[in-house]
Amino acid sequence: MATHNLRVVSDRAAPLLQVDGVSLEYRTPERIVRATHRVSFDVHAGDRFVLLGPSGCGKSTLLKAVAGFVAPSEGEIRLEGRRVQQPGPDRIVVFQEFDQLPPWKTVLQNVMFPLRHAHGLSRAAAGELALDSLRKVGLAEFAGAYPHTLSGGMKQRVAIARALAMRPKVLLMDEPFAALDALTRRRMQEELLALCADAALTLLFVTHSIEEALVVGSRILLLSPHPGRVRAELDSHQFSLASQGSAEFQAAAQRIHGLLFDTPATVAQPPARTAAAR
Ligand SMILES: Nc1ncnc2c1ncn2[C@@H]1O[C@H](COP(=O)(O)OP(=O)(O)OP(=O)(O)O)[C@@H](O)[C@H]1O
Repeated sequence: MATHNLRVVSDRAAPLLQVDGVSLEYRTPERIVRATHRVSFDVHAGDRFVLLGPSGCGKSTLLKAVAGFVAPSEGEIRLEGRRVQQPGPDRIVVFQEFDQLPPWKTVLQNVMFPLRHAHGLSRAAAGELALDSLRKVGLAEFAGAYPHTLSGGMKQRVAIARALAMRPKVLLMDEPFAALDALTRRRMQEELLALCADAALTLLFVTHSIEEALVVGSRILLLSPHPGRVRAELDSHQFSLASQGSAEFQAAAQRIHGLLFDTPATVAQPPARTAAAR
């Protein structure tokens, strides 16, 4: 039979997103600030990939580079094998700030806007898609409201709905729940996980909270303090909101804390880039 000749060379699909030896720098009039140093990781379709590290280790800058707002000084970022060189509707960012929605547009108009302008949809088609997206985040009945009448959590839901409606290949989130109170944050994490499962989203999520990384992420990349280098990559798909507080969850959080802040001698080497732990 012909199948005898088939040889498996890889048991995994090609990565959706590849960050390959990426160094990122800011040039100020006085000096060059190196934000990350030769960072590499692969994100596969369906991953909830978390960038975790202390303040200033370059997480946000990495996200901006994937979004196409910052060009690497070294290395390359590829989406489906093609080099990322500019922003595009295939990579939408949700930020932490509550003021990311133009205040003069209603909730519906906010979600419709990029559909009309980046995807070129008709008013009717954009309206339908926007409403569908608002339904997914439980805000359809606020379609006619203006952002200033919404709570922080509701504004973040609108920002997520706007991103979802664009059907990005990777949804980029920069500490999206950091400015919310603890209860709302927990609910938003829960909703995000449900959306990921429902819409088969691929997520690149930045946080400096170890607990949030374990809850949200299926994989976690640990970055060293400034400039960010890869410390380790962990498989964390077994944890969820339900496991928070369990002995296993606490042990994982402790281990991550050790990997992030211990002296380099105790730091585990990052696994091979083939992500053998999956
Ligand atoms: N526009 C800028 N100009 C110069 N330096 C910058 C600029 N933005 C960030 N940096 C520097 O780059 C480094 C990485 O910053 P970045 O915001 O990416 O870190 P971060 O890990 O996201 O931090 P945080 O968790 O505090 O948001 C820091 O040293 C920061 O001071």
